[in-house]
Formats: sequence, structure tokens, C-alpha cells
Amino acid sequence: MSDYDYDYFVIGGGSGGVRTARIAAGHGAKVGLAEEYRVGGTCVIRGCVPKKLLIYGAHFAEDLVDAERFGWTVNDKSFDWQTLRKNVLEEVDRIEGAYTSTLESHKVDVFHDRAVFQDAHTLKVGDRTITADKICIATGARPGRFPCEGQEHAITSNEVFHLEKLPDSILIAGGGYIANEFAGIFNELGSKVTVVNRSDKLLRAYDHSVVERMMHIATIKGIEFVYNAPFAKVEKREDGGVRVTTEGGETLEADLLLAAIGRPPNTDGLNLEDVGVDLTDKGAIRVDDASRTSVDNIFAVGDVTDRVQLTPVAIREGHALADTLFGGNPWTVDYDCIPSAVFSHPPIAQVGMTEAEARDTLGGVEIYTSDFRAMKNVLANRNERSLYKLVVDSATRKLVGAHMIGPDAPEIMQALAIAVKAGLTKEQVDATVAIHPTMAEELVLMR
Ligand SMILES: Cc1cc2nc3c(=O)[nH]c(=O)nc-3n(C[C@H](O)[C@H](O)[C@H](O)COP(=O)(O)OP(=O)(O)OC[C@H]3O[C@@H](n4cnc5c(N)ncnc54)[C@H](O)[C@@H]3O)c2cc1C
Ligand SMILES: NC(=O)c1ccc[n+]([C@@H]2O[C@H](COP(=O)([O-])OP(=O)(O)OC[C@H]3O[C@@H](n4cnc5c(N)ncnc54)[C@H](O)[C@@H]3O)[C@@H](O)[C@H]2O)c1
Repeated sequence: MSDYDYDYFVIGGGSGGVRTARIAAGHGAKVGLAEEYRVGGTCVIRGCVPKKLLIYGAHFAEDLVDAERFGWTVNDKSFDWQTLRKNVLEEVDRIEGAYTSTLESHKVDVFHDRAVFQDAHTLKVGDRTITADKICIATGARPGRFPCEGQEHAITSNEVFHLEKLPDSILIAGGGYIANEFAGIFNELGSKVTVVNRSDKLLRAYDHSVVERMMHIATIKGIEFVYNAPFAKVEKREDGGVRVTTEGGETLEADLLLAAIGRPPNTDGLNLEDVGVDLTDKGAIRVDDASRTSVDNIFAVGDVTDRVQLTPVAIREGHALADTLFGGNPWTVDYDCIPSAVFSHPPIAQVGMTEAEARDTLGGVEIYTSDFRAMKNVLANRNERSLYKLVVDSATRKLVGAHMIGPDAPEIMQALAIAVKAGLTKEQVDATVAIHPTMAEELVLMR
């Protein structure tokens, strides 16, 4: 035991912070953790978990319609937002409790306060002064705000889970993950949705043809997309709604405006400059492969480093750091082939290179696609086609990318990502016998 109060102190009790604290404590370190809001962080409290539950809730809108084609009579369909909201928030409370118990059972001291640096080994945690040998910054990121007059009239993903009532109409600013996921949720639940993007591209990191298919289906479902429309001004209407004026002079109005325009890292007010922790141009904490900052005993994991803003990545970074510092088992995170998904309606999933990236990087590329209507959608008379695409390096025959849109695409992609990550060839995929009848069998039948 060192002369410090703790061997390891973690700032932030989100995905990365909880994991690194728990693993370090399991290795025998004396660990403290400060969380200024709620244990679980963005993912559990106001991100992945409540978002996915709303996606499930919203999807019943289609399922109940389709059910009639399968012989069911569903009388008196109605939807109650308050019930869904209450049940989702109760589930969030339950998971927060489970995270807290895990920390307690690993003997991590949890301080429900904000932590700020005093020097490289000393933190002010609420009223206390706490010293630690090693410190991990896992403070995450926060919703971005547009740089224009009236931005305070927009809500963000922090508030969206707590709405008193569903809006009749909503403008969603942004063209990324959150915008497209909440466009699907609000549209299914009956709001008139307009997605307003400042450029002409949605979901830049995703394969062009899959994004096009998503936009096509979303448009048929009633979602409107407005492009090249950066905001000049946001005003509150007398009836509580919002009026947006774009830089091009167009006016857009709705009951509610949701800003989903990226998440800047939470580095403000931590006193990092005085301690000597370097930041990137975007205000993220600069770290090396081992998550070490410019100060020897200070580390950072998760969204605050702005490497890949996904929960499984934050968790892995936190785990690797704790094993390296306290477990005698140094390892680093491999960022190659991280699978990801957008839980839009229908969802998108991908791993590896897009077709465009492969064509830019590799000598020769072969593309295999399957464009089909899922059996369930055919019987339901739902004219909604899935698209699967495999990207193959012609020289090695290895699968270098996979892209999907369609029912359960993220569930299917998790397994397919193993094949891409393992560097399997197209022939090895083809050698696998199909499971029939499934949607996923298309993956082994593309010729
Ligand atoms: C709406 C939404 C949906 C998402 N959906 C997905 C998804 O489906 N899949 C996925 O992989 N990712 C998703 N994400 C991203 C994911 O939530 C983040 O990548 C992940 O939570 C990052 O974990 P973290 O530990 O870095 O930070 P966080 O989980 O944000 O935790 C940081 C914690 O630090 C606390 N904190 C900050 N400053 C201080 C301080 N000075 N003192 C004490 N405490 C402090 C904060 O209160 C917070 O609890 C979503 C995000 C949002 C917003
Ligand atoms: N399913 C998932 O895994 C999931 C879901 C939600 C969020 N997340 C994570 O959280 C991060 C944040 O999500 P997000 O949707 O806020 O960001 P994003 O990076 O996915 O998309 C941001 C969008 O906002 C636009 N934009 C940026 N500044 C703008 C401005 N001033 N005015 C108008 N538009 C602007 C960008 O062009 C882009 O289309 C994601 O990058 C992702 O890593 C993941």
C-alpha cells in the first residue's frame, strides 16, 4: 500500500470507469470512484439501454399492424407514452442498482460527487481532498449544442427520455446515430419527424448503399429529410413550439427540437491544464496506446479520449488499463474491425471497410450483395427490402467488410463480425451450410 489514500482513483462511473475500477479492485488495488450524477453513466442512464428499450416499444406499432396478416385481430390498439417511459426509467434504476452493487461487492469506495484535479495525485471530490497513486479520467462526453442563437430551445438526448408527452411534430438536428435512431422511435410512435442535416450526407461512416436503403425506407414510413440546412437561429413559439431559420433562409417549425449533433468530450472544469494533461484540437484527452496521458500517473479511457465513442470500446479500454496497471497482464485494445449498429427502423449494422474504403485502399475488390424481402415482410405485405453486402479483397479472397440493413441486422452482424475479424475468406463463408429458413442464410448463399 502506497502513501496515497488510494492506489487507483477513477473519475466517472460510466461504462469505462465502472469496468476499470472493478477489475483493478479485483486485482487487489485499493480503488475509489467519483460519479457526479448516476452510476452507470451515459449508456445505462441516458444512452444505449433506455434507447434500445424505446426501440422495442416503438416497433410494436408495426408488429401490431402486421399481426393482422398473420390472423390476429387486435382490437382497440392504443399507445400510452407514460407507461413506456415509466417502465423504461424503472429498468434504468434497476441496472444502476446492479452496477452500484458490483462496485460495492468489489470494495470500490464510491463518492457521489464531482471530482476535480488539484495536482497530479490530488483530487477535490465534493468537500473532500483525496490522494491517489494512479488516476483514471473516465468522464465521458456530453451532447453538443449548435453554435447559433436560441440553441437553448433544443432538447438533447439527456432530456428525451423524460418527456412529459410525445410531440405531434419534431425536428431532429443531425445526421448521425442519435438522429436516425430517434427519428425511427418518434415516427413509429406517431410524431411527424423531420431530420435536418447541415450537410448532404447521413451516417458518414456507413456504407453508402445501406444508408441509401435506410433513407428510402424511412421516407416511405413518413420521415422527412432536409439537407444542407445549417441553423442560423432557433426561436421559441408562443405555443411552446420551436421555429428554426436555416442559413439558407428556410423556416422549419415543430413542437420540439432535438439536437443530435455529436458529443464533445467532458474535459472542461477538471483543471487539466494546471496538471499538465494535454488535449487534442477537439478537446479530447490525448492518450497513447496504453491509455496513458501526457502525465505519467494519469490515464484516460472511453468517450473522453474520443477514440471510438461506443460502450464496448470504453469497457475494453478500462479493462485493459486495469489489467496492465494492477494485474501483471499488459494488453492494449485492438481497434481494427469494431462492429457497430444504428438502431434505426430497420436497423443497420457493419464491420470492417465500406465498399468505398476498400476501393480506395485495396488493389482489387469484389462485392457480393443480396437484396431481398424477409419472409415475414412478404406475408405482412410490407414492402421493405433488406440489403446485405460483403466486401472481399480480390487478392487474398478475405472478407474485409460486411454491411447489412434489415430486421435483426445487429444481432446477425455480431456473429458475422467474428468471421471478418478472423480474416476468413469468401470460400470459407460459402463452405458453411445455411440454416433455413432464416434471413442470415443469405450470407452463405451469395455467389
Ligand atoms: C442516446 C445515446 C445512445 C447511445 N447508444 C449506444 C449504443 O447503442 N451502443 C453503444 O455502444 N454506444 C451507445 N452510445 C454511446 C455510449 O453511451 C458511450 O460510448 C459510453 O457511455 C461511453 O462510456 P464512458 O465511460 O466513456 O462515459 P460515460 O458513460 O458518459 O460516463 C462518464 C461518467 O462520468 C461522470 N462524470 C463526468 N465528469 C465527472 C467529474 N468531474 N466527476 C465525477 N463524475 C464525472 C458522468 O456523470 C458520467 O456518468 C449512446 C450514447 C447516447 C448519448
Ligand atoms: N447505436 C450506437 O452505437 C450509438 C447510438 C447513439 C450514439 N452513439 C455514439 O454517440 C456518438 C454521438 O452520437 P450523435 O448522433 O450525436 O453523433 P454522430 O457523430 O453520429 O453524428 C453527428 C451528426 O451531427 C452533424 N452535426 C455536427 N455539428 C452540427 C451542427 N453544428 N449543426 C448541425 N448538424 C451538425 C454531423 O454532420 C453528423 O451528421 C456517436 O458518434 C456514437 O459514437 C452510438
